[in-house]
Amino acid sequence: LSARGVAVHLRDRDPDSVSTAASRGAGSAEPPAGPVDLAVVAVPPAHIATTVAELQREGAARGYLDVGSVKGGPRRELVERGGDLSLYLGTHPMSGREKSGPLAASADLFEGRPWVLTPTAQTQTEVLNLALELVALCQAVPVVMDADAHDRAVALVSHTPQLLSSLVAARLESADETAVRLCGQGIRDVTRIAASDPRMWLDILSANPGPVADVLAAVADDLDETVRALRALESADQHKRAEGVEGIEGILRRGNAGRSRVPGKHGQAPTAYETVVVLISDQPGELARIFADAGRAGVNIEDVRIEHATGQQAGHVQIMVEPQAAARLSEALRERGWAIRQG
Ligand SMILES: NC(=O)c1ccc[n+]([C@@H]2O[C@H](COP(=O)([O-])OP(=O)(O)OC[C@H]3O[C@@H](n4cnc5c(N)ncnc54)[C@H](O)[C@@H]3O)[C@@H](O)[C@H]2O)c1
Ligand SMILES: O=C(O)C(=O)C[C@]1(C(=O)O)C=C[C@@H](O)C=C1
Repeated sequence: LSARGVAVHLRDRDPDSVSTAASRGAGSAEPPAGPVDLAVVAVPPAHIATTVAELQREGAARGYLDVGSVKGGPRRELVERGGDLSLYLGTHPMSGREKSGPLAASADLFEGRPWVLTPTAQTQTEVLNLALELVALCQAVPVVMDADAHDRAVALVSHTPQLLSSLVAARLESADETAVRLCGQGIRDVTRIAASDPRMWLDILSANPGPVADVLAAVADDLDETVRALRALESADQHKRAEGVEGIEGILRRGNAGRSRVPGKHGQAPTAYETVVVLISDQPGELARIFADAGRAGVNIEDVRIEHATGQQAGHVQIMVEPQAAARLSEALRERGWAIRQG
């Protein structure tokens, strides 16, 4: 917002967070001279209602919104606390990081991502319009939803995945080092969000326990079936083994079908990009050189991943591009001395 010319005033119960955010250019650590247009509340879900109610009592803004990961509970709590629902809008940007705090913040976090808005019949149009302006300034995509429907949806697409990532990572806690050192990209992909702050997630899950338990119970049924199918694969009985194959194949195919529904960049249907893999050494400026060389070849990079080789000062950069650009990119990079690996 600051980069787009909006006057932003920062406030937090932790003064260090305010000064760090201010020093990174997020806004001013000074309080505003009078009421602001919009108060954006970004505190843990358990503190949303009290914070909004307190700001409303101060008359701090013309409109109030929060960005919490759960929407139903905080709104009900705000009603209990006598908050003014006409000036409040519950929202949730569907983008985040596994790291918290101002040092982990990035200005382009919300670009192209869904940003849920949960207006009610009471919400003033002016407040909704202020929120839509905020979403547009962050280049996110507004999605209007009912608060409880939102909570059921995020139980499926965000909260249960967080728990499953933690559960997979938890198996490594006391695993033998000989196993852990074999970790490849698969487990890195599955466990990235297991590095999230447990306090924040405890707060989120405490505010949405029922819907998450419902999804997790369905996953537990699938897990039971998968274990049964794997045991059947161990059987000497041919008929049982065939049942096991069917069970495992079923779950893998259902996984393919589900994964194919995950929207791609900017919320479109997933695009099948082709991957060009380039070997890089762990030296400053290597990535910038690859990007510059791709730019010179007139190739638009759609997505990038870096796979670090365990224990080596090298890694593979996976550059995802439109299929028709892959051969051109490989050739151009090879000409400029890069080692291209099989994708
Ligand atoms: N991190 C994500 O991926 C993500 C994504 C979307 C939404 N959210 C939601 O955004 C909100 C903030 O999460 P975050 O990741 O920015 O966490 P964060 O820890 O980086 O920031 C939370 C801030 O709230 C402050 N705070 C806590 N209690 C307070 C209180 N009572 N009054 C004033 N300030 C208080 C803390 O000092 C901290 O600076 C949460 O509701 C979370 O559910 C997080
Ligand atoms: O990608 C991450 O690291 C996130 O934390 C993102 C994520 C998500 O599940 O997509 C997590 C919680 C937030 O409420 C919104 C976004």
